[in-house]
Amino acid sequence: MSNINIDVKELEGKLLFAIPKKGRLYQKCQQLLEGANIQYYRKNRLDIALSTNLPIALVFLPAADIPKFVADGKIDLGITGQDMIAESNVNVHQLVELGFGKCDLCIQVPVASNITDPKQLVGKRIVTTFTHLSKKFFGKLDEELKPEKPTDINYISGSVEVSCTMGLADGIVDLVESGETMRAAGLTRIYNIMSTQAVLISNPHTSQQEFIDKIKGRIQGVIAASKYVYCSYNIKRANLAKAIKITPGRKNPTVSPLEDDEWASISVMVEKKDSAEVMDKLEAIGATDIIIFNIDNCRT
Ligand SMILES: Nc1ncnc2c1ncn2[C@@H]1O[C@H](COP(=O)(O)OP(=O)(O)OP(=O)(O)O)[C@@H](O)[C@H]1O
Ligand SMILES: O=P(O)(O)OC[C@H]1O[C@H](OP(=O)(O)OP(=O)(O)O)[C@H](O)[C@@H]1O
Ligand SMILES: [Mg+2]
Repeated sequence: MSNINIDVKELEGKLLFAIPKKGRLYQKCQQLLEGANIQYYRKNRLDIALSTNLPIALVFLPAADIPKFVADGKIDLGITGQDMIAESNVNVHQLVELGFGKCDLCIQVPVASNITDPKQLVGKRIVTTFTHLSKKFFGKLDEELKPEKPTDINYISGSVEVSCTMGLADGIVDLVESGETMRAAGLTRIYNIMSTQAVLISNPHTSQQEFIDKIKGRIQGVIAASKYVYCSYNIKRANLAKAIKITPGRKNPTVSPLEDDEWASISVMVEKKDSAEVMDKLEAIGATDIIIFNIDNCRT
């Protein structure tokens, strides 16, 4: 039988990097690793994979467990949600906001309940996966309002939205993105405890800081490349100030001379979401040869 385990010796000196093993962060993380050229081979069912081109071992873990592993120093670097970090109540460095896994941790109640304020839930039953954050939130309200018995916070690991219909809860604390799950369960949100997105995190006392900075730089490059496009156009020097106002760039635009002294060529990064509007505005001030390029990768 072939040995599918990775020997602990193979991990010595390697940067241990935790990635969510499933769920909605998983696929985005795969794209990020690919963009950062962190190649690896993962054996079927094995939750540790050695990188084939860098001294990195990827460890596939539930997103909820990643903050603790990173804070303990068992793992140097990780990707998880800010909600998971807050819920774990541990000390990690948040290095880069990754722009995906965006949602809100909300208090939700049945639409038919007529509850509109979290204070109306004090002393009642809450079901959630986020027991630490819920206890923190309702603990403060309990202190203020001193109910007969404290607000009852109960844990379930998923499908939290069914709890009210099942008669297990008067309200829930769970994530809302589109609101589809919430509405389907006949719930409405009455309070946003926190907004969250996926982040790159590291152990504050890691011995691999230099290598972490390198990976951080690569990941920032991938994110910037997905957020920005490269714009190039020609403009009369008389309109240069107006043009720079429209396309100030991340730092400064590059202005190059053209054969015709009256004209200049500008190259600049523009946010992808603004690119059509920017092109309209440039055209309106007489810019010509406006070209937008996608960026494969970049460092700024
Ligand atoms: N609907 C959502 N939209 C955006 N981000 C989300 C959503 N649900 C969860 N997340 C983010 O992803 C993180 C992991 O949640 P996810 O549901 O993907 O994992 P999981 O609960 O472990 O997996 P699964 O739900 O498949 O069992 C959350 O902590 C949160 O930061
Ligand atoms: O507002 P929406 O776009 O509907 O997304 C919110 C839902 O997404 C997550 O559930 P997930 O699909 O991860 O299932 P789970 O509850 O079993 O974790 C979260 O727990 C909410 O239920
Ligand atoms: Mg989930």
